[in-house]
Amino acid sequence: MLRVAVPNKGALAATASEMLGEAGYRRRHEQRDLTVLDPVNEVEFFFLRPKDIAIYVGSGDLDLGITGRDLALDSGAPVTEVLALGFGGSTFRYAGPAGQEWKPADLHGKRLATSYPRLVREDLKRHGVEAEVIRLDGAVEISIQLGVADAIADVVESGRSLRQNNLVAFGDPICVSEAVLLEREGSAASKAKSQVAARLRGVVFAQQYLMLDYDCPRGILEQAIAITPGLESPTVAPLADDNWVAVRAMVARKAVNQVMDELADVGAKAILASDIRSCRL
Ligand SMILES: Nc1ncnc2c1ncn2[C@@H]1O[C@H](COP(=O)(O)OP(=O)(O)OP(=O)(O)O)[C@@H](O)[C@H]1O
Ligand SMILES: O=P(O)(O)OC[C@H]1O[C@H](OP(=O)(O)OP(=O)(O)O)[C@H](O)[C@@H]1O
Ligand SMILES: [Mg+2]
Repeated sequence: MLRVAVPNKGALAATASEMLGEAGYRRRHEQRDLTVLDPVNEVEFFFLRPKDIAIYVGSGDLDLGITGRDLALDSGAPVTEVLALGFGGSTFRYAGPAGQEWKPADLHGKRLATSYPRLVREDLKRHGVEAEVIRLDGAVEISIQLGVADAIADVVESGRSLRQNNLVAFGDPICVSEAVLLEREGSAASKAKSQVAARLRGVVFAQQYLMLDYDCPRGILEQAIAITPGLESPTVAPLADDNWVAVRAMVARKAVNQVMDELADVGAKAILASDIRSCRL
C-alpha cells in the first residue's frame, strides 16, 4: 500500500484535497480525520501539518507528500520534487520598514524574524551576511512594530500583509514557491508512485488547458489550424454541410480569449470552450 502525505490545514490543504479527488482518489469526509484508506487505488493518505510533511517523506516513512517548496527546503529533509502542482504560489522575501532603501547587506548585525529559519540562514550565508535569526511561528509582520526584530523574511502572496504593516520587500526572492509532490531523495521508482504522479499531472495539465470546438468553412481550414494547432494536431470532422468542418483542439487557458477572437476574425463560427477535468498525454 502506497503511503501519501497531504496537508491537513492551512493555505494548501483544500486545493491539495480537491486535486486528489479530481485524480480519482477517495476524499476524507471529516476535517479531523488523520488518515483515509483508499483500498481501490491501494493508497493510504495521511493528513499532516504542511511543515512536517517533508520530514516524513525524507525519512522514508511515507512514500510521497504534497507540501510547499519553501516548507520542504526549510525542513532540510532529503526530498526531491516529482511534480510542481501549479497552486499555492508565493514568494519568500526579506522585508523591512517602508521609507528606507533596503538591500540584503543592510541586514548585517540586525535581528531578522522568520518562521523559516533554515531557509533564511542559508540565504544569509550566500550573501555573506551575519544577522541574528529570530524564529517565530506566525504573524511575523508585526514583530518589528513590537520591537523583537529589525526586519523579517516571510511568505508574500498578494503583498497585502506587508502593505498593512508598512513594510517593503527587498532583495531577490529567497524562494519562489508553489505546492509540489515530493519523494525521498534517491528512492526507487515504483509503479504505484508513478501512477499517483501521472494522475496528478493529468489534473494539473487539464487545469492549464481548455477544449475548443468550432465550425470552420473549408476554405479557411489551414488558417484556423495555424491558430489552434492543438497538442499533436487538431481533430477535423466533416459536417452535414460539405462546405464546413468541425474542429476540436486543446488551447492554453491563458490564451483562450485571444485565440477565440482570432478564429472569429478568420470566419469560424459556434466557437465553444469547455473545461477538461483530467487527461493523460
Ligand atoms: N497567502 C499565503 N499565506 C501563507 N502561505 C501561503 C500563501 N500562499 C501560498 N502559501 C504557501 O502555503 C504554505 C504554508 O502553508 P500554511 O499556511 O499551512 O503554513 P503556516 O502559515 O505555517 O501554517 P499555520 O498558519 O496554520 O500555522 C507555504 O508553502 C506557502 O508558500
Ligand atoms: O501577501 P499576502 O497575500 O498578504 O499573504 C502572505 C501572508 O499570509 C501568510 O500568513 P497566514 O495568514 O498564514 O498567517 P501566519 O503568518 O500566522 O502564518 C503569510 O505568513 C503572510 O503573512
Ligand atoms: Mg499561515
